[in-house]
Amino acid sequence: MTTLESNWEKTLNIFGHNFEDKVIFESIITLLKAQEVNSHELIATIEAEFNVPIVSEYADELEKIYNEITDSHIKLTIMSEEAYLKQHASTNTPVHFEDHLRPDFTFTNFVVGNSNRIAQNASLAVAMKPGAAYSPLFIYSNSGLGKTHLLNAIGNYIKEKKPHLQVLYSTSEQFVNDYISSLSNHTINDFNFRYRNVDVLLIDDIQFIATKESSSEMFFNIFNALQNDNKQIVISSDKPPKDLKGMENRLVSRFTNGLTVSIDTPEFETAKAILRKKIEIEKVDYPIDEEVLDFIASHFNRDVRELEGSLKRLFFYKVVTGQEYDHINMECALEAFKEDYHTTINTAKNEELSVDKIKKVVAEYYNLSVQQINSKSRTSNLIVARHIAMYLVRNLIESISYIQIGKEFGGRDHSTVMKACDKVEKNMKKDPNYRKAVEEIKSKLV
Ligand SMILES: Nc1ncnc2c1ncn2[C@@H]1O[C@H](COP(=O)(O)OP(=O)(O)OP(=O)(O)O)[C@@H](O)[C@H]1O
Repeated sequence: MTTLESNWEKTLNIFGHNFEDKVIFESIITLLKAQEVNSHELIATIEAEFNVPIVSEYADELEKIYNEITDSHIKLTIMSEEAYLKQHASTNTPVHFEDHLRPDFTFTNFVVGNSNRIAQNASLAVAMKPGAAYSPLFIYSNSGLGKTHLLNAIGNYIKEKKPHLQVLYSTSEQFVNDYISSLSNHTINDFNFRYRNVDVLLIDDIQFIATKESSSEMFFNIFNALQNDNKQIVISSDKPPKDLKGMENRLVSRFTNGLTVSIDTPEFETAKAILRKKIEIEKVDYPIDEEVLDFIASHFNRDVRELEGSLKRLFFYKVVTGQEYDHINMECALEAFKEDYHTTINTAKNEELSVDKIKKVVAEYYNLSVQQINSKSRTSNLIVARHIAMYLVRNLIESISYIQIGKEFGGRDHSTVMKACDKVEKNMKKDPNYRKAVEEIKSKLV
């Protein structure tokens, strides 16, 4: 406890001892907090503006007690916390505190494709004109698809273009921890000051705060204060606002008031472009075959974190095998991913819905044999059936790769499988009879 806090506590104790109305004392006067003191003034604050006139009636008495304890001649000023924070903000600018941004998560390092274009465009719009039109910007997606990267990119961009603006990045978990420790350390005003005096607040993984009642109340107040001052808020989450279980309705409705965008799993071309970008960032100085990038982009594409992890694994494998490979080819990649690759093969075989079953059902539907589906024959009816079978395998068997499907269909190349799947999707869009046939076959399988 500081000297000011202890003198103030003594002041309140003495005052309370002589004060008859215990209700007023305990429910209002004890809420007064001494904020700061200098040679001529002591500032005490109380939470709500409407309490100020009530406690001000006792200001003279409190001032007298404080001066007696400290042997001083100081004037006591009472104001609301809100007014104090505002005054503090205007007399203490510029205030600089850690922004917690990751400098490597920039727009330049973020690869844009169909899966994330809208989220990237919205983020850039916010970064160019913070606080203007889209606050809050709410970005949601599954894990590892670039939310944290975009939040940081917004912050880094604003810091570069408008260095006078105060940016703060925080996970909601950090927010809750900061709040709890500010309560136990009696530094709630510092906490408030820090979060309420930013121009751009970037809150990652908001879902964590949903069930934390008092933190969520505090977040609500900060959110409102920033919105009222036209400050920019960007929030990320693993689900859209309406699906945030446990989150108060009033917060959900505020989240939906701004702009909500989502990020999807990267499609093949974006996944490959991300791999190229990561290779460029890592400054890899040996060639990597195109086929290898195709392999990773089609096999480890659940999210970008998985893509990155696979690439790291490949680099590591190249390092440990020393001179054995002067560049990374498919042979090297298959060795590096041997374990995952076999796991996928086994998973596919163990599934109740197996590749063989899909082939059999498709073959029966078209009155063909499984051997014909696997064969090299390019008769048009066989090609149609083969493509549909490949498409269904890819869509119905979780985590099977294009490479693996190619192997299962008579040792075909993964790019043939990709083209086949693409063709089926396009045909389904433009030909209702074709779509009906695919759906009928599918209904026999699931
Ligand atoms: N489009 C992209 N271009 C380049 N890198 C990307 C892209 N999307 C994601 N990444 C990278 O993938 C990794 C994971 O991304 P990030 O941490 O932003 O995901 P997230 O959606 O916030 O995940 P979580 O929900 O688990 O927090 C990071 O290293 C990030 O740089």
